[in-house]
Amino acid sequence: PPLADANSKAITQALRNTLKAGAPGAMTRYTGPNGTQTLTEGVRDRKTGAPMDPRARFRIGSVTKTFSSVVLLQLVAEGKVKLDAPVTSYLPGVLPDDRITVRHLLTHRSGLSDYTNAMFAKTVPGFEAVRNRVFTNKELVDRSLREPRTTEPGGAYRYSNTNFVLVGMVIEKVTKNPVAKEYEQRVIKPLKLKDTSYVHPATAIKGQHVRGYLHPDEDGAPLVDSTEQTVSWAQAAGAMISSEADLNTFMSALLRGKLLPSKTLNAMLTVVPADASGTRFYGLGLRRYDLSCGTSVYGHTGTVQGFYTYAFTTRDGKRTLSAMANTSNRGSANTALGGSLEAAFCGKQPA
Ligand SMILES: C[C@@H](NC(=O)[C@@H](C)NC(=O)CCCC[C@H](NC(=O)C[NH3+])C(=O)[O-])C(=O)O
Repeated sequence: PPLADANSKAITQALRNTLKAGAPGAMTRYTGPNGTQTLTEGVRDRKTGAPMDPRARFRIGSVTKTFSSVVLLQLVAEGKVKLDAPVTSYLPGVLPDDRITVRHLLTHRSGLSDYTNAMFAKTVPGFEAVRNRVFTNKELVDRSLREPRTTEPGGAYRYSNTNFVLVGMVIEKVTKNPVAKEYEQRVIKPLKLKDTSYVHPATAIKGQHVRGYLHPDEDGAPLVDSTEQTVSWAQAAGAMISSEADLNTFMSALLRGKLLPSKTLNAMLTVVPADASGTRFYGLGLRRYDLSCGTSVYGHTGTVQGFYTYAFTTRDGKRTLSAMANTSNRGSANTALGGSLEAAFCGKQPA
């Protein structure tokens, strides 16, 4: 393939660091002015030894949140949802607090606790307990409501899957369609994302795909093949399946203004600090990372059992990178994979 203007040596180093940190495989797809470049390391299937394949599909975890945010923001642009209306005006009775608005959900400033912290306190037992379960959205929200709030509504950013479970509920209530249909009609079909689907609660990944391997909490314990699961514990917060090519198409189209009118896109890019680093921010269902070379990239990260994902693009949508590794519960591998952003967008060689 034509050499993109990415620094392939630096990206390869980031991928090798990811394998050293315990991922069976990892890969990137970079699209820039000089074309597209894919790089792979390791295997997509530990049993067969099949190599990591840039065309293979995988679970994208919270990158789903950006798809959900785009659908909801299209409804806002169509005048069907008001960002600053109380969530309870669309979902009466679901929350005991009328102060929580739709915007608070999209910016993780609702104060609603993240039920997954308790659900996955013990990584493998927690996963095994839910991998074949089907939850209603209400069951997930009620789990959160049994825990204390993390902040007043509109307070500081506090990441919580509960917020995007509620985003899915608002979408379904307002459109009277399942979220799968809204993703299909508003994003997947228009962008021809042939590898992207929302098949909850089916557990299989159709077509050629990467197998995911979950690290247990106990050091030295064997990896758990976590490929098949309903992801019903996440739904509009994390249950989507896609490919690196589709994620690049999606993030680039979003930032090029293909999915939202510019006023709504600008609202989506209005960020608050996501941590104390001064380089990581969160808008409406979208992260912004300010890289060391002065480039800001916009996108989302994803963590679902057995799969780490990064999908980011520049403000003009002209340089885009997807990176994934088929492991999780392994922070050092996630950090190493994240090094592919500095490598691709800044040409910075990871250590
Ligand atoms: C952080 C990430 N969020 C997501 O992608 C959402 C969908 N995933 C989670 O909240 C992690 C659930 C536990 C994963 C499990 N961890 C444990 O079980 C830890 N005890 C694992 O690592 O597979 C994001 O927004 O970037």
